Amino acid sequence: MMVAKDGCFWASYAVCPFWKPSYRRYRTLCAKLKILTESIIRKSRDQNSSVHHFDQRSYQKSEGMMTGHSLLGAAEGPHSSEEELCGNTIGLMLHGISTSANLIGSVLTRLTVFPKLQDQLHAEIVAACNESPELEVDDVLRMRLLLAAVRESARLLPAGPLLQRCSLKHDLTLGLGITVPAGAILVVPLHLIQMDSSVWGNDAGQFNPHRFLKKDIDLGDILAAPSGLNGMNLSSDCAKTESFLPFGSGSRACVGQKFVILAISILIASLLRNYETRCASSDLVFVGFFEHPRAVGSQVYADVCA
Ligand code: HEM
Repeated sequence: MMVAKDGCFWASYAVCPFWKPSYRRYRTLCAKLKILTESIIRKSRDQNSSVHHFDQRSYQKSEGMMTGHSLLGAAEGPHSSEEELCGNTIGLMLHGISTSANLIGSVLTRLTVFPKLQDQLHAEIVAACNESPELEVDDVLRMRLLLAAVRESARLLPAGPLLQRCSLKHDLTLGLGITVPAGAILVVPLHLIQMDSSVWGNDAGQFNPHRFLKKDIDLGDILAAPSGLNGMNLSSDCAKTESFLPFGSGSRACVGQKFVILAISILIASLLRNYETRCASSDLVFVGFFEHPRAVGSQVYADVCA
């Protein structure tokens, strides 16, 4: 089973039509991004090959670089052409940025629409941080409601509407006896599955993070979930595990899922610690950050409208 080669929708929706002037700007930016990425890959390759041969110590120092360690492996692998590496690096960046931005926007919008939840989260964050100035990963893993709110946002508004699979060589026979011929692209409509009331209940369309707290879900397990699972320990409720797919499932599931849930939770916790989100206008168009009245007794509009 492989992901269909032509199944990459990630960037395609946002591209403006070729007859619009902005298309030319898009092409110029693509070319610049490609040149930049190629130069990062080249530098990383040069650095790694010299270090590989001469200086193991400085190689260890360079391990922290985003590209260094992983590119070294990739550059020696079967798909090591510069074009291949460049495409994968750009694809990863664009995918990671656009999906994360969507999820952050979705969480912030919901917090604005549900101020009571925002208050509960603020209380949870303050309690978990225990007056320490820095937010630690362990603190965030204790914030069960926050982690649940991030997941619930991902359930209601998955970053990609569809998952796709294609069995290239063999016909596939599904449980219901349906046969999918080899080469056919099987499309999984995420939004429908994640809003299925037969699984999620009559309030499937409502934002209710508490649904993730009802069962005995070990939210802390997100960092330790075995690969191939969707990162949730919903084993007590199999139907829900199979119907929660914002990061896909199986061997091609999103490799960034644990990182991104944690990173977004840390971001939201840091923001809510000092700010609250409110509508900057009555028509729900802008979400603004306001210095937290509970923390400082004043409301100063911070100029970061989304
Ligand atoms: C909220 C943010 C994100 C969402 C919702 C998301 C969602 C997804 C989904 C739905 C897939 C397809 C999974 C499948 O077909 O079963 C995927 C694949 C992938 N994601 Fe993400 N992703 C996010 C962030 C990231 C980040 C930050 C990274 C990198 C650091 C990343 C790296 C990848 C990679 C490499 C794949 C392809 C995996 C493969 O084909 O084996 N993602 N992601």
